[in-house]
Parts: sequence; structure tokens; C-alpha cells
Amino acid sequence: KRLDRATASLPVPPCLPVLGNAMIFLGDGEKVVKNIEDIAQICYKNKGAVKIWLGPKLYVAIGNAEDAKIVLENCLDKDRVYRFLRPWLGRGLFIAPLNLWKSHRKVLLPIFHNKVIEEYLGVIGERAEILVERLSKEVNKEYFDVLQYVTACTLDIVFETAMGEEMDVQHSTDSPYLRARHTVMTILNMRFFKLWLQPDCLFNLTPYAKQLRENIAYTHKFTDEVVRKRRMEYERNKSISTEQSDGKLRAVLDMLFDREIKFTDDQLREHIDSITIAGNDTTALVIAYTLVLLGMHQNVQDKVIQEQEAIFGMSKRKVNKDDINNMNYLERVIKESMRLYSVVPIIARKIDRELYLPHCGVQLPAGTSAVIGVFGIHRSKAEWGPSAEEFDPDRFLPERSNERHPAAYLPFSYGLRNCIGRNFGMIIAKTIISNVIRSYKIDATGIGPLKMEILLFPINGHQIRLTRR
Ligand code: HEM
Repeated sequence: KRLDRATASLPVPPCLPVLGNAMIFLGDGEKVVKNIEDIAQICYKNKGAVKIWLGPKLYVAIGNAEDAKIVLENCLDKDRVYRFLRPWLGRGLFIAPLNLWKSHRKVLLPIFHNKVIEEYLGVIGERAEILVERLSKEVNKEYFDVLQYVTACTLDIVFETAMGEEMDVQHSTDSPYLRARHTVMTILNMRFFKLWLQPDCLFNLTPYAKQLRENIAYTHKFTDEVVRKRRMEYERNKSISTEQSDGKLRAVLDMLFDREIKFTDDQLREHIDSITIAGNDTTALVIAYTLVLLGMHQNVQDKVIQEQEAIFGMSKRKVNKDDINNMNYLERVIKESMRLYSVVPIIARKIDRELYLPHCGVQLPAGTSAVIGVFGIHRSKAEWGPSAEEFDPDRFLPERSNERHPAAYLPFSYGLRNCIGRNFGMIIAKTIISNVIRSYKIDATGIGPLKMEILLFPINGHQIRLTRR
């Protein structure tokens, strides 16, 4: 009642006794997206915010940039809903509690600096060439789902750069580790969206509980072995941590051995697992959506190709860091793709002290949570004008971005707890798209209905058709 009174001026969608608005998350992923769109509409029509009761827990869903900025700047602790990831990712950066997160983020940040990640362009380029080669079997055939190809490629890149392990997923797409990882993700996804699987007492009665434990244990064993092996190598050859030692790649893990904080092997496993999980599917989805959008908008594809030809001529050579900086138009295309298809569609934060939200004019009491509706904000006419639903990469031209609210665009979140790998993700996306587009012309008819799992997927996959250039 206290929380309800404090937020009385906010609209609330129709709700049931006890369950509240929990029905929003019932049904399949497509229904969840539809419900989220309905909530966004209520937000737009009211004060840019809506309250949602999930049982006794109050969430304020925010669909405007001004309040999103206040929440993301002031509330750095993740909401309780992320607790399901705890057995898997422990206190790794992604879900680390605030006190630990502060010191660990400081230590990890320099590793994701542009200068460091540019060193990975060689690996990214090699893996992108394999992707182009693998795609050749789809040339002049029917429409196919490109995501599976891209995901295998980003897995190779992220594993090799984060752990120093050459997984070669692109040539052997099935392995016990990948299967275990997939099972864990599927069960966790169910737990996020099927409310009856959320209480431990009910979940533990299902066969999923045992399956989850066993598969998490398997993935941990895998990363533990890599950590042990790389630590032994590090101890044998300390110089690996300063310069690239005898041409060997310095993976993120190698750089974590000699930081100001002496991480234990368990902590290293948690960080590396968090990085590979947060970095892989997100980047793959961004690339896949962008490829489909290029196939749907041939005029945009032509402009991307013109830019690529200005940089590379007709060459299929590897991308270097100057090329990355010169791909300005492609960058706008990727940004626009991430706006319309925000692969992380919502972000939930804990409100641990009273917080005033100026746009909706509500004092949020401590003990509530805020859900930032990234998907809704990215498509809001109030933030993006009447053409908000249209694909227009030039809206990211500097002169058209100046007036925009800094939190109107949140593909990587905002504030101190934003995505640590955002530049890395952009470099991977630019390199892979450059390689694919220089080899193939893409056709696509549309993206179709979306579904929400933890990330945002098209129900019918990322369907494209390829012909050789
Ligand atoms: C281009 C694709 C990517 C997108 C769209 C993306 C998006 C995001 C978002 C929205 C968050 C904040 C989530 C939240 O607050 O709930 C986040 C956090 C994070 N991302 Fe990314 N990400 C991408 C690529 C990457 C890459 C390539 C890596 C690393 C290899 C990475 C590693 C992380 C980590 C470790 C966090 C947690 C940061 C923290 O809590 O301090 N991401 N990402």
C-alpha cells in the first residue's frame, strides 16, 4: 500500500489480485513482446512511465529518456530478477553486487580500451574469412537463417580473445561444452519468463533443476581448466602479460593475471564466463539484424558498398584499425539497426534509495525496481520524431544527433554500468559485415514478428538470400 500510494499518479495496466501484472510475462516470447509494446503505448500516452506489480513487487517501467538517465546514473545495482544467473556467473562483472563491481570494473576497464582490443583485429579477420567461406554454400540458394552462421563466428572470436582458446566452432558446430551452454541458457530463459519456475521450492521439484546443476557444473569445469592452464603458462612466462609473447595472442584472461587485484581462479572463471556470455549472442544478433536490414534496403546496401570500395577497392584483404575508423556510414547503419532492434530490450535496476524521476514526476521509494524499456524508448516518437519506426541510418549523422537526449539511445545501456565491451562489439560487427558484404549481395524481405527471450529474436529467424558480387 505504501509503495502504491507513493506512485499513485502512474497508470497501471489491468491487474489480477495477488498475481498483479504477472500475466505480461505469461505466454510465448511473441506474446511477451506484444505485451511490452502495449505497455510502451500506455507509457507514451501518459507520463512516460507505468507501474507494474509482479506479485508484491513493484516495478516502474520507464519509457522516456530523461527518467531512464536518472535511473541508470544513480542505480548501479542489478534487480533481483538477475539472481537466476548467480549459480552460473557467480559474482562475475555482469551481475556483480555493487561493492565488488566498483573495484572489479575499474580493473577490467583498461583491458577493453580501443588500443587493446584493436590487437584482436587479426583474429576477428581470420574468423570472418571462415564465415565468408562457410556462407558460400548458401549462394544462389533459397532464404536461410544467417544467425547460426554468425553465432558460430562470434563464438570463435569471443572465446579466442577472452580465454585464448581456439574453439573452431565454425568447423565443429557441436561439442559437449556448447551443448551444456545451450541447455543452461534455455533453462534460465524459461526461469525468467515462466513465473511458476521462479520460486526455488517449485523449480527444485522439476527435472530442470538437476539438468541445470549438471550443465552449469560442466561449463564451469571447462572454464576452470582453461584458467588453470593459462595461469600455469603465465607463471612460466611472465612476459606474456606485458608484450605479445612470441607472437601469441594476449587474451583478456592473460591480462587479468597481473592486475592490481589478485583474482582467484574462481573469480577469473566468473569474469570470463560473464564476458563470453554477455559478448557473444548480443554481437551475433546485432550483425544478423544488420545483414537482414541491408537486404531489405538495397539503397542503403549500395551506399555501404560504395564506402567499402572507397576503403578497399575490390580487395578482400583484412580489415585494419584505420579501415574501422573510416567505416562511418556502416557505423550509422549498425547504430540504426541497434535502435530498431535493441537486442537487450529491457534493463532492470534495483532502487535502493528514494529517487525522484523528473519526467513522470514521481518519487520512487526505496525497495522498488525500475525497468528501462529500451525497446520502447528506441521507438518513441517523442524521442525520435514521427519517423521513429522507419529505418534511417542518417539519423545518426552528427548534425542530426546533437539535439537528441543522451539517454534516448541505449543499446549498450547508459552510465557507469554500461556495456564494457561496446567498442569491441562494434569492431567485431564492422569487420564481419565488411567481409560479408564485400563478397555477397544480400536480399531480404523483412524481419517479421519478434519474440523476447532474454534477448530479442525474430520468430522466423534472420532470413537472407545471397548472390556473389
Ligand atoms: C554489440 C553487441 C553488444 C550489445 C548490444 C551489448 C549490450 C549490453 C548491455 C545493454 C549491457 C548492460 C546490461 C544491463 O545493465 O542489464 C551490457 C553489459 C555488459 N556487456 Fe555488452 N553488449 C554487446 C557486446 C559485448 C561484448 C563484445 C562484450 C565482451 C566481450 C560485452 C560484455 C559485457 C559485460 C561484461 C557487461 C557487464 C558490464 C557491467 O556490469 O559492468 N558486451 N552489454
